Amino acid sequence: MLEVVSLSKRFKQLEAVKGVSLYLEKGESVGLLGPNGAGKSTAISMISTLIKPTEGNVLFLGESMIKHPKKLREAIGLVPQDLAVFPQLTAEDNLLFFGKMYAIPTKQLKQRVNELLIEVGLEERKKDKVKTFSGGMKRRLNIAIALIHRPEILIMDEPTVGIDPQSRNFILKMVRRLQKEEQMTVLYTSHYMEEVEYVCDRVYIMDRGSMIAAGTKDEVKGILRSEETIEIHVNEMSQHLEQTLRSHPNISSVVAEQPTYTIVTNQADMFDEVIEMATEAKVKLIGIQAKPPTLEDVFLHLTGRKLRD
Ligand SMILES: Nc1ncnc2c1ncn2[C@@H]1O[C@H](COP(=O)(O)OP(=O)(O)OP(=O)(O)O)[C@@H](O)[C@H]1O
Repeated sequence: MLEVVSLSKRFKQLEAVKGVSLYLEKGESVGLLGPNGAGKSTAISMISTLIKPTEGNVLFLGESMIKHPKKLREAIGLVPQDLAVFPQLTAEDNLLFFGKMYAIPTKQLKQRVNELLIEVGLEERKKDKVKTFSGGMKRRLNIAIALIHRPEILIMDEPTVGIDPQSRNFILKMVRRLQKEEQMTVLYTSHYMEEVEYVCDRVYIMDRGSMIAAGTKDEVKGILRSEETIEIHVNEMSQHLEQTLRSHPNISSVVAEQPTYTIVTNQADMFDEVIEMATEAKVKLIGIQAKPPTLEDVFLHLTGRKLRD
């Protein structure tokens, strides 16, 4: 349905996006993951036709969208990171305003607005001015606005950043429902691995402008098939222990975050050796546990850094 081919964007000296390719099939939910500054927003701004790529192309239903972006613009509902709502207007009037911009006939528009207010859980607050809303409510209204013209593709730029846990859960469930029950095609960007694990079937991982992994969740986690992540909880962090862990030939990465060291190893039965290393470094172990790989671990493995560093 949508194919992104080698998109690049340069801002003066900075190459924010470097030859990124991805595709979306109709009705699938795809995650675009990466830490702050990875280039996710820049990539989706190009895909949404808001900014022009320095190089590359976006094909929608096989047609190039660089020169003729109108068709794609109409097919996309974008939920930007920064809220785009009028605080002085009510929730209902915001939706009516944006609906009129798409020239939706009045009767149809009123019906659509009511449907969407229910969908995003704001029906009871529809007559209230948006300036009285919480951050989560504003974000939900923003999602309703993105859906007003019945887009085929919903693109969401970190839609849960800075909102309350209830709104976050509400949004995650809503996105899943839209995709499962209404076959909405979703591109969901986030730096929260657990959100993408919940919402998406397939994932792309970006870092420093480049795509570093892609596939179904299981395929991406399969990068770590022969690896294991072990968490070592200690009563006090120790430079000595960290150095010993880092210099171990079978440990590929070490992240130290009070009070835990997270290591990735390809060696089975590492526990005994870790206990020895801790004893030698005079560190008291509080606990040690192996865990199945998460997308976060894949990122750690590929970059040597945690996603939220
Ligand atoms: N208009 C711009 N002019 C100059 N540099 C920019 C511009 N937009 C983005 N950048 C830079 O491009 C890089 C990628 O930014 P981008 O916002 O795409 O990352 P991101 O993965 O979406 O991160 P975040 O989660 O913080 O939004 C950053 O270094 C950013 O400072």
